[in-house]
Amino acid sequence: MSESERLLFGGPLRYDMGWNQHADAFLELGFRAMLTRLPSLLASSLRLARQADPQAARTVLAAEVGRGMAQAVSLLAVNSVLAGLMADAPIEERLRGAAPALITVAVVMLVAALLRAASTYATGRLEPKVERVATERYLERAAAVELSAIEDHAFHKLLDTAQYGAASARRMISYGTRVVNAMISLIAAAGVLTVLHPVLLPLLVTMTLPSAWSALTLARRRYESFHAWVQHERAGRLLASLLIEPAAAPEIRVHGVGPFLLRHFRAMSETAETEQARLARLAARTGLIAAAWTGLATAATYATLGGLLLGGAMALSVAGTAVIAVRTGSQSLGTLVVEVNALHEEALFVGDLERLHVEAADRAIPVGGAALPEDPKEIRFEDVTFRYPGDAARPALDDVTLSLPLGRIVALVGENGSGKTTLVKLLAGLYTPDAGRITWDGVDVSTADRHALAERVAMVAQDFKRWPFTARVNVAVGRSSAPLGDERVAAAVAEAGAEEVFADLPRGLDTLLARNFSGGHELSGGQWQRVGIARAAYRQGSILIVDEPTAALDARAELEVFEKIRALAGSGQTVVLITHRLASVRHADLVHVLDQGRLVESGTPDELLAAGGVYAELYSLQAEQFTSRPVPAPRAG
Ligand SMILES: Nc1ncnc2c1ncn2[C@@H]1O[C@H](COP(=O)(O)OP(=O)(O)OP(=O)(O)O)[C@@H](O)[C@H]1O
Repeated sequence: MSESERLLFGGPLRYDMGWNQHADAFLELGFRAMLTRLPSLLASSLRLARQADPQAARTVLAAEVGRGMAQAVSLLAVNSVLAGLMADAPIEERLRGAAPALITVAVVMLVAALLRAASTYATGRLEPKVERVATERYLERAAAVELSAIEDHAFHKLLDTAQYGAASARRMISYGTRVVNAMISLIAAAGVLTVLHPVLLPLLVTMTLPSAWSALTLARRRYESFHAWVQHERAGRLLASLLIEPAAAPEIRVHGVGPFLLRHFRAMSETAETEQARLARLAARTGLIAAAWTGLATAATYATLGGLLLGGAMALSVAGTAVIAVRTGSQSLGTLVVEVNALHEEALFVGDLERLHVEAADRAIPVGGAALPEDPKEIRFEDVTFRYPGDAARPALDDVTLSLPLGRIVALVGENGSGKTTLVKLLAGLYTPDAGRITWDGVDVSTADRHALAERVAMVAQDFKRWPFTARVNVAVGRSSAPLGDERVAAAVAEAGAEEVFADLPRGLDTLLARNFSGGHELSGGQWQRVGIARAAYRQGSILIVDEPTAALDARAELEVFEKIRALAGSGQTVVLITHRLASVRHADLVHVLDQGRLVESGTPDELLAAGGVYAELYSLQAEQFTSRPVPAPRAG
């Protein structure tokens, strides 16, 4: 652990926030790598551009090639102008001789200006489209991966870094454009120089190499630093957002968490600043070395030209053109190096995005598969074991075999951490078993069409999403693929017994359920729970999974919700219910009791009470709370 990280994660601040540091394998970058990757970099810019807007891509390419060629023609025309002006003839004749070349220079400049305008317009059109296409692909892939990938910190880090790829893809377009332009004008200048005198070309290269080296070195350091610090950045952003998040606001104020978070935020920012300062120091040193090298090379170039002139090996007009060509050439080479390097740097980020695409494809929820039985009678867990990634001491589900008869109410009971939620997540297809299998009337779910499976399931998870949308959308999002139907919303609200919740809202179903937006409204925990149940009812899945549906409900509401749930089962829906309120389990057709990931009891509530096992023990513990003190009679009136 570095000094800065010790400071951050467990040093003088004394609190370990539990965010891991990580070491990344640095990419091997260098001149050679950059040059060999150039064609593929250009190809990938072109590919991105063509995907976004093929016509604009063609315009940019044609305009840039045209501009490069215009520079070559104008250089040759300048040479003719100089030769004409320095010819051994009367001045009028010399001017007349130079006139056609001068006109050529003017025409070429005009054409170049028009091409530049066309390229600027097309690039401007292209860039936002490229970013949008790349962002859409990123989001699409991210939304299609398995839940286990989203919960995997390594995949999450890739998601984090890859999000910069879309903006980089956008920037790659303009860098790519400038690279093409600089390459063509460099070829023109180099060609002219070689014709003038062979020694001029190596001198041109020597002059430009230092800036190439410096730009490349800086880019590599920036990229390496970014990768080493991305987790740190993320933690910093998280701290900043926690400080202003409404859900954290009460604790920040009552428990005084604000200064604590701020201290950590400051420590994080300071270590990030130290890194910035380190990069700046290195950049200054590299810049100085490069400038000294360039100065020496420039002096050598002009000394050589002077020597050639003095020795009579070169005419004055040729030397004049050579000076212009050397300047144009070194400018183009300088631009080329800087732009290739920038292109390369952006490509590394686009590379992260491409890595994400590959990884996301590997971890995507499979598409297609065997059909599930139309009207199954039973879902079975057979010797199912499931362990969350990490170093948990025991599996969350350990060799579980049980049956879920459909069209009934099945309750899952057990102490905290016994594996109930994990079991329903496997049932909903969110995870797949590490060992054993889950079958629907004998059809193994691992081979089944996962999309079709999800279509049948409606779920009210413990931490179901409180979408920052209107009340109506919060219900209808239960089946967002179907057109939003007001009647269906009303029916779902009635099924969940949530009419009062919605009637009390200032704008009814049109009320925005997000307090931190203007016109937004916040519901209480219990009211939200009704919304969650209405959402599941709206979904009309044949299997309804409810995980602690009444945890936030008052006694009257709880009774009502269980009534509604029973009614759903009465209409043929299967209800899988997780609850700690054992009185409510009395109406279940079947109860499975889990303990430390293992199935320990199964049966009807009466059978389990009679058996005197874990269920009976938990039941009597709860019952005792009500019977240990006599209940006072309600006051008359
Ligand atoms: N996403 C996760 N990643 C890693 N471990 C998890 C995850 N979710 C649950 N666990 C672990 O798996 C075990 C079973 O958890 P699960 O949520 O299934 O229990 P539960 O019976 O639903 O508990 P509760 O009654 O508290 O809701 C616990 O030890 C828990 O720490």
